[in-house]
Amino acid sequence: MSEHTHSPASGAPMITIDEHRARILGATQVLPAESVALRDALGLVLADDVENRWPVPLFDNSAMDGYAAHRADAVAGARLRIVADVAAGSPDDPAIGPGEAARIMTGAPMPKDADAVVPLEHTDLGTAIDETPPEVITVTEQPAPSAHIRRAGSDAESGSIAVGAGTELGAWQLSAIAAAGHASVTAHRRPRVSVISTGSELIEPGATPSRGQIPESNSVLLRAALRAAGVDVTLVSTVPDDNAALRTAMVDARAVSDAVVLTGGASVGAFDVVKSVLNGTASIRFDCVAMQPGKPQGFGRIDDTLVFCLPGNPVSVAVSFEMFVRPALRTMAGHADIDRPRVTRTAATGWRTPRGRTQVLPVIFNEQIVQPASHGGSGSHLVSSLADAEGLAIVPADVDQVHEGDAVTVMVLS
Ligand SMILES: Nc1nc2c(c(=O)[nH]1)N[C@H]1C(S)=C(S)[C@@H](COP(=O)(O)OP(=O)(O)OC[C@H]3O[C@@H](n4cnc5c(N)ncnc54)[C@H](O)[C@@H]3O)O[C@H]1N2
Ligand code: MOO
Repeated sequence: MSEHTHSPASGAPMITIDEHRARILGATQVLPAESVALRDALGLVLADDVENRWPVPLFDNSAMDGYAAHRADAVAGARLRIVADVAAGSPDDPAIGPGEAARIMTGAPMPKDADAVVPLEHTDLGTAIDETPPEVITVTEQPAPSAHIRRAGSDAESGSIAVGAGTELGAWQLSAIAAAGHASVTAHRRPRVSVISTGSELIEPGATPSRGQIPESNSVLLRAALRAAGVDVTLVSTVPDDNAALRTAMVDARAVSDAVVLTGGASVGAFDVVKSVLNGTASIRFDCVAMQPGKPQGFGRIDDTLVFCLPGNPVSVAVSFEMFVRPALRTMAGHADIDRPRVTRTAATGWRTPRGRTQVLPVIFNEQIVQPASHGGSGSHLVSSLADAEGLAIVPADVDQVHEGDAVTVMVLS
């Protein structure tokens, strides 16, 4: 941990990003596990191992449409009498004598008497196929031993782990679990999160602003970022700078949330309602974090609900979400890996950064180079620069100038 510095504006002591993050993660608990149907489980984290209830594949079956035969009989030029027709899903196990074969479809159970499959293509009739099987076929190419048989258990043994605890469930994992014989999983509950934007200047996006008014964009950003993080967004509201309105919004939000994310009113302004209403409530405390943007931060817990009070500036919200909110929500959801990947790139241009605060700057980058997403510097109001940003450059607090050619750490956002 670095030494504490002092906020130039307020003179209040500043805490580091790591200290604020440690305080948040220290108050964050993994949500309980529950049974969830596979169709609702995308993105959840498995709480228990899922076992294969049976071997996968379940039974020996054909990998090809063709004829199940005795390989020794099925030499090139041999004529085989077709004595049965086995479709996928058929329970039949027809007897197959010498010189005989059964027509068989892909996925159908292998008759016990047969030891190879002659694909349609390796017969005189080729792939021209009727509903009723032919009486006789002529083999044009002898199959290799056990050809085109998918053996029971060749993918996974009965009782083996299909998907392990701690795995995030994507489409591929869910399909493996279904094949393993399960309709549901035991997974950590999806966090439920509410958003409250504060500010008397805010109007609905799309409405025409009067003097002093601006479109409300923070809740738009947060709703989308929360959904992308796999959480349930339970309530989104915008309240004016009014203590009573904020108290009511908090009661409503807490009733349906594991976490509430507020924006605005976190600083030292005359109408900073979030700070004046929430500072000192339960464990909520406001700090100056040595980060630019995103200096004023409030955090605490009211009963079981985490409360994040982010500063109002739009870039501060975006950065604070990535640095503090998203890691906490991923912890709640049961992820072991809570952080975005980081890469190192070369600065294509120089830029200034505030000494004493870690700069977290929206950037564009490619395989080699990185540069600021905005031409206008690193101001926390530069909401338009977010549209181009692909990542966040993390520049240490003791640097006040990035020079062209410097190595820069980039948090990758996609
Ligand atoms: N005297 C001082 N003034 C300020 C300080 C300071 O230390 N001393 N810190 C500055 C910093 S840094 C930040 S960050 C801001 C944070 O202030 P608040 O959290 O109180 O945020 P607001 O004042 O409510 O809003 C800031 C800015 O963002 C716009 N905003 C707010 N909410 C939204 C929204 N939902 N959608 C779009 N834009 C929003 C708001 O209109 C303001 O322009 O304080 C500095 N001041
Ligand atoms: O800390 Mo504020 O978030 O720089 O603009």
